[in-house]
Amino acid sequence: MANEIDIAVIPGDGIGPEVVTEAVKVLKFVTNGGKQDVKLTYYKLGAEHWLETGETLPDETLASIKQHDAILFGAVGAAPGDTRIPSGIIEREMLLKLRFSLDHYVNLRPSKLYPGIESPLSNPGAIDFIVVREGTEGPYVGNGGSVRTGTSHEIATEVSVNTAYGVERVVRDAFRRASERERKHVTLVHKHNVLVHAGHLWKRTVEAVAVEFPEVTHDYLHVDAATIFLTTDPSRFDVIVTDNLFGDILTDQAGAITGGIGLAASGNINMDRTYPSMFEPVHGSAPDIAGQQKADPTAAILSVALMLDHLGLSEEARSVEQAVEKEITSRQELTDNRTTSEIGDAIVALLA
Ligand SMILES: NC(=O)c1ccc[n+]([C@@H]2O[C@H](COP(=O)([O-])OP(=O)(O)OC[C@H]3O[C@@H](n4cnc5c(N)ncnc54)[C@H](O)[C@@H]3O)[C@@H](O)[C@H]2O)c1
Ligand SMILES: CC(C)[C@H](C(=O)O)[C@@H](O)C(=O)O
Ligand SMILES: [Mg+2]
Repeated sequence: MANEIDIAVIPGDGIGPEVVTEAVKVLKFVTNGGKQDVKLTYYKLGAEHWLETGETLPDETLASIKQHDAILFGAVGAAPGDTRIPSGIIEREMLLKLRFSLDHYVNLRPSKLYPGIESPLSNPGAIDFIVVREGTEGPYVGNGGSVRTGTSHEIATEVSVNTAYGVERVVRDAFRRASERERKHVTLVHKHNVLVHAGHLWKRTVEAVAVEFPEVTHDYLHVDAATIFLTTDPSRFDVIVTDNLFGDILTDQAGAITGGIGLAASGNINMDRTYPSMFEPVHGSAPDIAGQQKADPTAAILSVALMLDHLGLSEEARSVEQAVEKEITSRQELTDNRTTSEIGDAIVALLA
């Protein structure tokens, strides 16, 4: 690793810029005075940028983003009711274009209930699992359309694409991560009782890859039952591997049971390192609280820890995690009245 880390920063829309400001504060603090210098290059992208310029993600911008070591991303997207912006244009043509073009096939979403954080569950137990969500396939690929039959009935399709190559690489990643964890257990979540084609491919792949990891146990849950157990018995989970859409839904639920979406971090990871990986909170642009300094920046700050780990700066990553853990352990209640920047400052103070 060179002495300088070169980061592309995409703050985005709504609370994105607010939480990214705090994440950058932490990133600068934890690396400053240490071995690393940090170079930050900001890219203005997202719904507001589209309204100003009509641009989603031009190819030259994508080419430029590819040159960095990693990407720190806030959130993009408009309020669901905002009619000025066609629904999905920013999500598909900007965010998913980035994830797909940079081959972010491992969407890593850790979920942990920190001491002192109140879960909405009455008996949450010890929650500490990771979701390894497939990031480049499934119903997200845009394979679909809308046509009308001769009698004018509209037909809309959204085909889920699952390649043996794509499923195998993410399943192997989940097993490798499980083999490095204490409980060494993988749960495949799918719906193979109905989605028999994709579901059986996922199930067969898990059986095949499991042979390479005899120390890792595994089981299976249909996604509907998985939502039950995430509510009634979340401590049973260690590593969940699942497809792109199920992973999206389960990780918002995972955020909610561990104290709120404002704490949930993620990494869109290209494990082959052919392109930069991207680190972002699980949450969106939260138009309902944007511009009010009400957003919790913790998810963005924990995403910095995932980024530092990916860049080989594990000591710095642990420092950020420990500071966050200390800070959130001391919270009296999650909905405290501190501003976004006060929470960022409190975490920085614990790094000092
Ligand atoms: N990765 C991304 O950029 C991303 C992710 C999810 C949604 N989106 C987009 O964001 C927009 C809004 O989506 P949504 O409302 O469905 O989901 P959202 O995650 O933005 O908000 C859901 C709820 O969680 C709250 N919330 C989110 N982040 C928070 C934080 N850090 N602190 C405190 N509360 C927080 C919001 O106030 C809201 O009540 C949409 O345009 C959507 O497409 C983008
Ligand atoms: C905005 C959307 C494309 C995105 C997803 O579905 O992956 C978001 O919900 C997320 O969880 O990062
Ligand atoms: Mg989501």
